[in-house]
Amino acid sequence: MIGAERVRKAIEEAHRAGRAALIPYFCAWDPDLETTRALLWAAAEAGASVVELGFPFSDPLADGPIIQAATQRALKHRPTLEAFLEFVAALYAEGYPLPVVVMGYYNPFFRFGLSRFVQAAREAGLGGAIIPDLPLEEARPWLREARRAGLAAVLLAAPTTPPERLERIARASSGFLYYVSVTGITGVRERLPEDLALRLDLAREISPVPVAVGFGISKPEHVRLLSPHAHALVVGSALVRIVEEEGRRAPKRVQKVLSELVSAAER
Ligand SMILES: O=P(O)(O)OC[C@@H](O)[C@@H](O)c1c[nH]c2ccccc12
Repeated sequence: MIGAERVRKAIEEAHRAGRAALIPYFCAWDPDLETTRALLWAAAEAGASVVELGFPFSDPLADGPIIQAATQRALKHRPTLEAFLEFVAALYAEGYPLPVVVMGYYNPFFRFGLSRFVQAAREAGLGGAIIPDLPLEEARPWLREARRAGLAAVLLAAPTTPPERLERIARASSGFLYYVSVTGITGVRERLPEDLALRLDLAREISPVPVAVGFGISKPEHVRLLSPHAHALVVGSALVRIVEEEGRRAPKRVQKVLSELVSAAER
């Protein structure tokens, strides 16, 4: 099965099992690649559906303090896209069960070459990519290459996105649509916007692909609240904070916390 389809199917499978899919985010190389590998396996054990894996970039403009700090730890290893794809290929060679989607800013992909990237990504078994600094108007070349290679091209929409634009974004997305819960940056939040559930209901009505919601989701309570309104929930900073606190020992606690979030996603 090709990448975009694997991603979509993994989310639909959770739906059939009566829950929203959980999509944990980790930053590759934080604090090192061996720990990243253990975190990914912990996520699979915990019942996650898809993994979002960050490719560290020096200017992470959409990221809050927790993921910025993770990026700094990761950049010490001088990551390259080649090494990232080798890591993904090795993961699948050892039987990793979940689709992995890379989250990365555009510059490294652009420099690597889009068509070279999709080719290599496909060979490595990567599911797709989220490129947050590519708005729809600038995403055409990426969308074309992703479609050609069968990779998921996940686009983002926000509460400020008008419905007709949301529709265009959703139609151009593959794998899923990433609905950002708040305008702002990634990070743990105490409360989510009041009208988020309503907005998600509308987005799901409009979107031909599954709708994932992310930004600020950090507790079982948030997950319980949003699960009936989204196909998938992305959790980043709340998990990356554990990596910050526990370093190489993080996978065990990440697995426990994520298992609790998966249970909270039962509808
Ligand atoms: O950290 P949060 O608030 O839980 O949000 C998910 C987020 O971390 C992950 O999806 C992500 C990390 N960096 C990004 C940049 C843009 C969009 C999304 C992301």
